[in-house]
Amino acid sequence: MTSSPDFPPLRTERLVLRPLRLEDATALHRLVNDWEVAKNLARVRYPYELARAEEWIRSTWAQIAAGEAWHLAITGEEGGPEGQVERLVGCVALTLDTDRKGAELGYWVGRKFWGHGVATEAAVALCRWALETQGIAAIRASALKDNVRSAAVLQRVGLRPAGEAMQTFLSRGGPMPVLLFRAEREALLALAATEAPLRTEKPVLLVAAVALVDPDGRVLLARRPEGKPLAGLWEFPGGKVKPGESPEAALIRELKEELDIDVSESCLAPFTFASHGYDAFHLMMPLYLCRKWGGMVRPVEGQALAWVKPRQMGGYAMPPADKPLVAMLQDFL
Ligand SMILES: Nc1nc2c([nH]c(=O)n2[C@@H]2O[C@H](COP(=O)(O)OP(=O)(O)OP(=O)(O)O)[C@@H](O)[C@H]2O)c(=O)[nH]1
Repeated sequence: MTSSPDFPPLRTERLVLRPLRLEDATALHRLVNDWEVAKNLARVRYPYELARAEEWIRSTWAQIAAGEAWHLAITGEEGGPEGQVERLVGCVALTLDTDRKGAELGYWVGRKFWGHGVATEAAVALCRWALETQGIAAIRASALKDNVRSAAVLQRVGLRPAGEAMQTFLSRGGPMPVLLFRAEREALLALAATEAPLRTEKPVLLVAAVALVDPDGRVLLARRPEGKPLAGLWEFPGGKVKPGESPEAALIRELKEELDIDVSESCLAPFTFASHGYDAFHLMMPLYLCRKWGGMVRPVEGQALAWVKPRQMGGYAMPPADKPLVAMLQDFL
C-alpha cells in the first residue's frame, strides 16, 4: 500500500485515534527511541532507527486493509502560536489471532505524556470499537512483570490477571517474565454498559427535604399537587436549593412557603440522602430530621397532608428516589 488506509478516526474525550501517516515517522521515532519507552515493548528494537519507522508505518496500513490488526496513532491537540496543532502522543494496537476469535492489545505512550491516563483512554476506545465491529470473543495483553504502570492500565481497561509467562523482548534481546491479562467479550461489554450512564451529562439537581416528626413519632408527607411532575405522589416537604443557597436555608424557606412553619437551622438534623437518576436529571436530596418548629402546619398551597407512622408509609405512593429513605426511617424511628 502506498497511502494511509481509509479508517474513520476514533474520537475520545481528549484524543483522536487514526491510522499512522508517513509524516508521523519523525515524531514516532523520537518518542519510541527512548529506552524508558522501548524497554517495555516486546516488538521494538533498541536503538530504533528512523528508517524502521517508515517501513513499519507502511506495514500497519496493509494490516488495517486486511482487517488483521489495527495499529493506530494516538494523537492529541496542543495549543501553539499558530492555533491548535495535532501531536503524536503514542500508539495503540489490537492484533487479531489467526482464528479471528481473540485479539491482543498493545500500546505505548511517549514519556512526556505519561501520567495523564492517555493509554487507558486510547485502549478503552479501541477495544470498544473492536468489540462492536469485529465480533471478537476475548481480548488479552501482557505487561513486563515490573511494569506496574501498564498492569494498572490493563486493569482499568477491564482486563484481569491471567497468569504469568516468558516472552521474547526484542528491545531486551531475550525472554523476559510477563504478567498476562485477559477478559471475555461479555465482561468488557458489561463494563462499558455500566460506565456509559456515569458519563452522561445529566444535571445534578440539589433538593433539600425533611422528615418532620411529631411527638407520636409520625412523619409528615405532602402530596404533590396536580400540574407538577410526579403529581399525586406523596413526598417529604422541601424543594430545590437555589443557586447560592445552603440546603438548610432552602428548607427553612420552603417550609415557610409550603407549610407556614418556622424552623431554625439548629433543629435540622442531617439524617440521610437520596441519590437517584431520573430521566432528565440526577436527584441529590439530603433528608433532615426535625422534631421542633414554630407555628401550626397548614397546607398553604392546597396540598393534601398526612401524618404517617413510618411502618405505614408503604401504603403511600412515593417517588422512586424516596424508597430507600422510607426504609431507613422505619429502622430509625
Ligand atoms: N420535596 C421533595 N422532592 C422530591 C422528593 N422525592 C423526589 O424524587 N423529589 C423530587 O425532587 C424535585 C423537587 O422539586 P420540586 O418541584 O418539589 O421543587 P420546588 O418546590 O422548588 O418546585 P418548583 O420548581 O415548582 O418551585 C422533584 O423533581 C421531585 O420529584 C421528596 O421526597 N421531596
